[in-house]
Amino acid sequence: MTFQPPATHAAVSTAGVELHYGATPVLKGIDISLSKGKTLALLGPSGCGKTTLLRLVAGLLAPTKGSISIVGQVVADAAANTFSPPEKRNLGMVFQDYALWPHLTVGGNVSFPLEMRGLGKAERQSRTMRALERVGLGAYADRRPSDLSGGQQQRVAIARAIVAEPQLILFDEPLSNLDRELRENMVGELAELIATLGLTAIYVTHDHAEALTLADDVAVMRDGLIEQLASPDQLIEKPATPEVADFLRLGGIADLDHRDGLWVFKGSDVALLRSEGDAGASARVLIPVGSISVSDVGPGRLAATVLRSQFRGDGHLATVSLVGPTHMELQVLSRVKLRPGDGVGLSIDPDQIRWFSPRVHSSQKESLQHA
Ligand SMILES: Nc1ncnc2c1ncn2[C@@H]1O[C@H](COP(=O)(O)OP(=O)(O)OP(=O)(O)O)[C@@H](O)[C@H]1O
Repeated sequence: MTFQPPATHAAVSTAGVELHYGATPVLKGIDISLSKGKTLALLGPSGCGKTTLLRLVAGLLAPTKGSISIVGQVVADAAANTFSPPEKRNLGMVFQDYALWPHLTVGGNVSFPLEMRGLGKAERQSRTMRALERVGLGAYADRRPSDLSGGQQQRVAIARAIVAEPQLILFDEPLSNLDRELRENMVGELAELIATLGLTAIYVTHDHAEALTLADDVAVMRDGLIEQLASPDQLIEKPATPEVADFLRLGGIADLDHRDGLWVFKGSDVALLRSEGDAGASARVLIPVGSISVSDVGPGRLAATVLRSQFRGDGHLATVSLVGPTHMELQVLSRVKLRPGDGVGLSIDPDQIRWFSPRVHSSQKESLQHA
């Protein structure tokens, strides 16, 4: 007899989920599947529907269409009129504003979900201390939340979310109230905590760096739809659309026309590449930051003017405007400091340019510098 592995279920899945407010569709058909022990980030600009999707998974909203399952159990199905409330979904939640009760001690806040479940005092105390120790706050149980820093308060909120060992944790922009330095430290800390505790998590953010750091998979959302769902590496390597590339700030997006054996920036005579056989075509491309090298103005290089520049830790990240094409800005990394108004020459590696449409084989193209 051959061994049959037990059927495995996604930790969370949604099928054709739509949410309408009156006649206005906010989510327009969402399909996600998240495996146990993985973190999914919902990333996108304000108003794209990230929080709405999280609230649907939490059971704070019911879908207008479609269904949601958690560990194989259908928790909402619009067609079958099925709906489990949040307390039946075995979830932990961490919000932007921490949502700690000021009148309770840190320990009282963390043990609250256990009280709701009717656990005895001794069990509550030992679980609360274990959760606080896991987030590095074992010594703070008797303090008030107001005595703690923002980062510590957020760790209390995380301890409260994990204390009942839920099957899924939902994070809604948990770091956005912290100042930049603390946020950057907390991202790494949170990623480590999620990995060490083996949590399954959905993490809402509008910060691409946070999503790419924390998540195993990232759903880039736009206007109520998932534009691309992929691992951070895949997103960076192969953004599906110009909008995804732009949102992840992977480089400059350019519209090109093919004329006389050259790909030129639309509306200009400035050529990016030589390429035969695409007569009359037009294309939209991503010019990644890493594909551009900066030097002095010179033959075979694109002329550009520096608009602004900022030190980034490993060099100066400058925004430059190409001379010729209107409104074509690119970001470049320079070892030397560039000043606004400086003229620079850019060389672009043609093999690193990503073509959204039409797909042009890279061997057909040649950098002008080498022409
Ligand atoms: N109760 C409501 N009634 C009507 N429209 C709503 C309601 N709640 C949210 N919306 C609309 O739904 C859309 C998605 O909102 P949602 O909060 O999910 O976006 P988001 O991507 O999380 O944005 P943000 O990052 O700003 O929180 C927005 O256009 C919002 O105005």
